[in-house]
Amino acid sequence: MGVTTAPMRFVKGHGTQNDFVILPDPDVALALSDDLVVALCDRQRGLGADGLLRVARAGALRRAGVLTALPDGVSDDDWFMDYRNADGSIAEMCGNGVRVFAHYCRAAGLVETDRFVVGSRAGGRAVQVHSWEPSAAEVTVEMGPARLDGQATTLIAGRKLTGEAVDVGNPHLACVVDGLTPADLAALDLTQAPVLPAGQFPRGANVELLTPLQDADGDLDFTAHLRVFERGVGETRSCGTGLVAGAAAALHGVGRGEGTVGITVPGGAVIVTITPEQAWLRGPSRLVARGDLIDGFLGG
Ligand SMILES: N[C@@H](CCC[C@H](N)C(=O)O)C(=O)O
Repeated sequence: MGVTTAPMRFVKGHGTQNDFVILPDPDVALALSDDLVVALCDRQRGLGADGLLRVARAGALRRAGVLTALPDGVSDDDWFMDYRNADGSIAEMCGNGVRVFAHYCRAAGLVETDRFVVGSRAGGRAVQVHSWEPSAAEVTVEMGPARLDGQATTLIAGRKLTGEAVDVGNPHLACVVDGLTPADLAALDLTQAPVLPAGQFPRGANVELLTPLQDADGDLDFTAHLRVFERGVGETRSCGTGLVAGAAAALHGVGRGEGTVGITVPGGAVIVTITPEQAWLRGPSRLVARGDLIDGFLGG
């Protein structure tokens, strides 16, 4: 008699069109190889996504050796976002991913409160689920501090640009381009990977391009438009950590260490609040489908 295995369940979701395959694997039963991640994220031969979020207990990941130690602010019982880029590489943090992960935890009944901690390799991230239903949620993530690490230059979209290196748990180079209009930004060709200065980004970096800040009314201090080329993926329609890095760099550029910025990306809009100690990312999450992988998916 053949051995039967449980089907591999998945959910598909996105945060401002930065899309993810969500794999519920609470006890870490799954061997999550690079090949499996790449195949699942492939838009022709798989489900298609910018990244993959394994949903597992932090303690189970530690016992399985996926984590060598629990990151700061993470406990064994916390739900942990084991994040992979579409090329299979591991990233420390994913801001849109945390919003979608929190929405999934709430909608799947894994947590029963609207405020809880999501584990990430960059540390525990407190989330506030403002509203949710099975397909849609609004979530704020405490992203930790956005640390400015000095200036660097890149070659991107045929231009040599200088920006701020920003650490949001993962590395970024955020470039505010003088005089750039939203229409100019939309017209840039971001198909080629940016060239980064040798030695300054040993782990690589995500690169953001932004329009200069515009004054805003109401709850916002400023608005801006942003596009991003993500490490391990390519251009995506949004990047939560990149939005925080972009806001921090743009505020720094106008001599401010704090402020609230509404940022539009190709996939939607979010609100970023920066203080010297903490950054917050508020935006939507959508869960769009669930299903089972067909046995032998990888073998084909
Ligand atoms: N899309 C994410 C960032 C994902 C990780 C990034 N590509 C990296 O390698 O650092 C976000 O929403 O923050």
